[in-house]
Amino acid sequence: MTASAAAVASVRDVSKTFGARKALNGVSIEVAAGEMVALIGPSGSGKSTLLRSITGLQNIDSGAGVIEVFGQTVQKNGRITGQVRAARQKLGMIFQQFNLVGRLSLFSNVMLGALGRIPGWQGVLGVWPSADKRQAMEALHRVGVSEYAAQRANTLSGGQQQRGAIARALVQGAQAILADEPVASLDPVSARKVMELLVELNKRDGLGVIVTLHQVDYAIRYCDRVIALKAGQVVYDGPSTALDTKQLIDIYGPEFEDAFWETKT
Ligand SMILES: Nc1ncnc2c1ncn2[C@@H]1O[C@H](COP(=O)(O)OP(=O)(O)OP(=O)(O)O)[C@@H](O)[C@H]1O
Repeated sequence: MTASAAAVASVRDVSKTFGARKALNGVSIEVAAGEMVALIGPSGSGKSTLLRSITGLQNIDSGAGVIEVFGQTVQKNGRITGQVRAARQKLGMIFQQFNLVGRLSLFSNVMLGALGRIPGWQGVLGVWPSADKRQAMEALHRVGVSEYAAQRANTLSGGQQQRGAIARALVQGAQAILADEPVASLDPVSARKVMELLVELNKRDGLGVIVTLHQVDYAIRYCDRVIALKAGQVVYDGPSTALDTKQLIDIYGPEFEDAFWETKT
């Protein structure tokens, strides 16, 4: 599977205001197909708001701001467009809390990724085409949790659930993964496995990845490019290798310095 050549996301001059607070303030970023980008920044800096705006889950302020996903305009002048559905189909969303249906098996959860392309009644009745079932098992195998296919999602570990969520994105046919703090609820070993899986999907399958992370060392270790937000503005956009202590202090403030470098290997 090779992702399309159009940019995963093109965000131009985007602002988002909640009451008196500007969560995003004139943000412009472009993420090319096949890139793996970490989105970092202090709590409340606008990372989730930016991801939610890209997926059209939330409208941006009216004005000049435009968001395109794989060449389709998702938002313009504060309005979510009719192209959002098609654009969203190409994006696999991964969340901190996994977002699986707890009472359904892992397999059924992964099959939900196919819902967008099969007739509604088949999905409702759980009558899945055999090609989709095969694809779901392949995806579960690919992310390393096929042996848990029949198990209820809410009985699985966080790491297993998160890998299941990634398998669901693969079945959906996503060309890029937008992951909002995907490892924040995981132990370090599971977190590393999920990050390594995202890297593998990026490098081997050419999937674009935009991932918000609290751990700067993960951003540096796993992502080639880092975009940092602070108070709704882009304050760094460049190679992760060029991020130095001074820039991290600029982004997070001096009190964070030790914690961020403590775990770096
Ligand atoms: N629905 C909302 N209503 C009001 N304010 C909001 C809403 N969503 C976000 N905000 C505010 O916008 C700002 C940016 O929030 P956002 O969740 O995007 O930050 P973040 O960088 O993802 O933070 P964290 O790392 O803590 O998840 C914050 O000040 C937040 O309180």
